[in-house]
Amino acid sequence: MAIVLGPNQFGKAEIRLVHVDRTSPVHRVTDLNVSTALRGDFAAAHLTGDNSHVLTTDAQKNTVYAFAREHGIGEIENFALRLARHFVGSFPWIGGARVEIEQFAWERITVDGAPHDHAFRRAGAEKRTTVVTLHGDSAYVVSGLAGLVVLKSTGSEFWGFPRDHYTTLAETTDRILATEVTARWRYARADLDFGPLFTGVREALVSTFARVHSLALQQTLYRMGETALTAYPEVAEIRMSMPNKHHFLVDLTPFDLDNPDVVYQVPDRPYGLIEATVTRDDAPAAGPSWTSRDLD
Ligand SMILES: O=c1[nH]c(=O)c2[nH]c(=O)[nH]c2[nH]1
Repeated sequence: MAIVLGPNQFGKAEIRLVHVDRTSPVHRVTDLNVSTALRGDFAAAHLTGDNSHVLTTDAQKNTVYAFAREHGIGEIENFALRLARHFVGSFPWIGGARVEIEQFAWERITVDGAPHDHAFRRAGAEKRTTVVTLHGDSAYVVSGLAGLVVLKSTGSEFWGFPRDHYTTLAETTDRILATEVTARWRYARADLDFGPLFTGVREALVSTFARVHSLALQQTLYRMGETALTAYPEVAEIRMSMPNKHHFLVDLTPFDLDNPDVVYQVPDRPYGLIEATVTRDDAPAAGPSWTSRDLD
């Protein structure tokens, strides 16, 4: 029996970075959370404490800030690709890098009907995300969004499910459908125009949620993914996680009031959790695209 070192990586997690573009009096704010991780030959550090291959997590953090100053940010996918390529090019024993970025949206405050030059408000809880994985010369880009909360006040049914001993749920032909979308989509290539693609995929997801008359959240999820893949051949695969944010009618009969689908209670837990991957059958191989921060 021997004990051996398994897959490993190390980096700086959650580097918070705000970049202000002051090249015009109309400032632009970019607000990021960046996590880096390096892969390669780091056995000695783990096995004997020999740090001669360790590009410190402190240096990785410094690189992120310095690159933001030297080259600006641009689209988060391109910023992540620049960083990953730098790390992999810096020492021969660094064979791969994973750079994950979350971007928080800020919108201009409107003053006297006009957008302000340098005053902003956070635009909700929604985040744009990317994970760039470099494996030698091969680059893999997975982009997405999280915290996109959507609701339909009608146009959703749920019936036709089997009834076992424990099934109590009533069938319904009209219910509220609400969810918080986490979507991550894998691009087929790394040399794309990522800004318009993000906007387009997001719009495909949101408009399909609105358009589809839902028979199940599962059906809505699939149709959202299918629409995005149909519209954007650059997207190879999309993975979605959508909690069913249940809305329950309140029983108002103790107060001699009816409740014709007007007043709901919204417990935040438990929630149904609907998750699926929608993919092309001819998608290029995913490689290490989905390897997480936890090395799964
Ligand atoms: O759209 C739904 N899918 C389910 O699988 C499910 N299960 C449940 O109790 N309600 C719902 N709604």
